[in-house]
Amino acid sequence: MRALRRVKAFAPATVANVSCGFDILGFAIEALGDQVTVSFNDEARLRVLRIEGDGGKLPLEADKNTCAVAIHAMLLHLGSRQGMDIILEKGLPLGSGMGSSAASAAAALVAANVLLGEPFTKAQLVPFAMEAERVACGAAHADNVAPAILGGFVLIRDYHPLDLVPLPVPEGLYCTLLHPHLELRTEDARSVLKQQVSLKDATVQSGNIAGLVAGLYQNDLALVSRSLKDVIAEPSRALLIPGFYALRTAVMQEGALGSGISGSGPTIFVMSPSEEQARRVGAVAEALYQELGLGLDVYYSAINRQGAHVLETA
Ligand SMILES: Nc1ncnc2c1ncn2[C@@H]1O[C@H](COP(=O)(O)OP(=O)(O)O)[C@@H](O)[C@H]1O
Ligand SMILES: N[C@@H](CCOP(=O)(O)O)C(=O)O
Repeated sequence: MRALRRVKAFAPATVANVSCGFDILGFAIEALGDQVTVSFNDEARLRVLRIEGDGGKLPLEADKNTCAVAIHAMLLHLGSRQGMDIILEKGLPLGSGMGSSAASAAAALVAANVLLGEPFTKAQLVPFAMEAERVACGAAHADNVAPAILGGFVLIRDYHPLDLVPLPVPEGLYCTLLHPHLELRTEDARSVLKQQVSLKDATVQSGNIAGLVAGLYQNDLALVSRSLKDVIAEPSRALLIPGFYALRTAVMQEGALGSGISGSGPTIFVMSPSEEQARRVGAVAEALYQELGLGLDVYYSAINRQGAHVLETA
């Protein structure tokens, strides 16, 4: 078989935390994502040749761009000095809370892995993508990169050693993503978090994460709905998102299952039992934001079950 010279891959946006699963739960969405093309070079180094769709904001330096940082971690593990060229087509808004840095790293890793003849399974790529998250936001959290690579819902049961648990996706579950027109850096949104949690809050949060996982397994959307609550990160972060609580009230009145901050925000995710319901929720949110005089982008999406995948090879 002829060796590959170039591989282009896609990785989806992700919703991390999913309310009660701070740093330990995330899911992938269908609506948008990043595309990365990787090819061999003879320079024995990684080069980010071009970035499209970022408005010139992202770094081309290989030690700063998450595509190159992730591939570097993978090559280091292999003990390889193979050079690669990278082209990033950014489909995700930056600092939105939809796993933008993770999507770049995930697509780059899947492309580079296929180019190298697939020395790694998809799950084995996750630690390399976590190194990219460390560079992007100062914390090697896996709740964006794991679902971006694997698709569906992924639980990070433990980080030491990394223990990933893919979870079932209930039928009909649909998501509305409400992206207010503002940029919130993950690093900043992490810095506002309290470093101590009370026993009472730890108990409430544990009940909800257990309930959410059980709800996914049992296809029980009422249980999913009761469990979409966050008493740890949301109270500090909600203050950074204009209209957060007003939006929650409005979408719950409209019949949503629940809502929360997507990752570190400012995007708000809303879960619904059908696409039709998700669209009604989006319309209500748009009207409310118009009343507040604020800009809002709305995305509708099923849960992405495939995760990062190859688009083209040459
Ligand atoms: N390919 C990339 N390389 C380097 N930084 C990136 C890349 N994509 C996004 N970023 C940046 O990483 C930082 C953290 O992003 P991220 O944690 O993904 O935030 P969010 O998910 O909220 O968009 C942001 O400042 C974003 O601009
Ligand atoms: N668990 C992280 C998730 C950050 O997600 P992002 O999409 O905002 O990068 C956190 O809550 O900080």
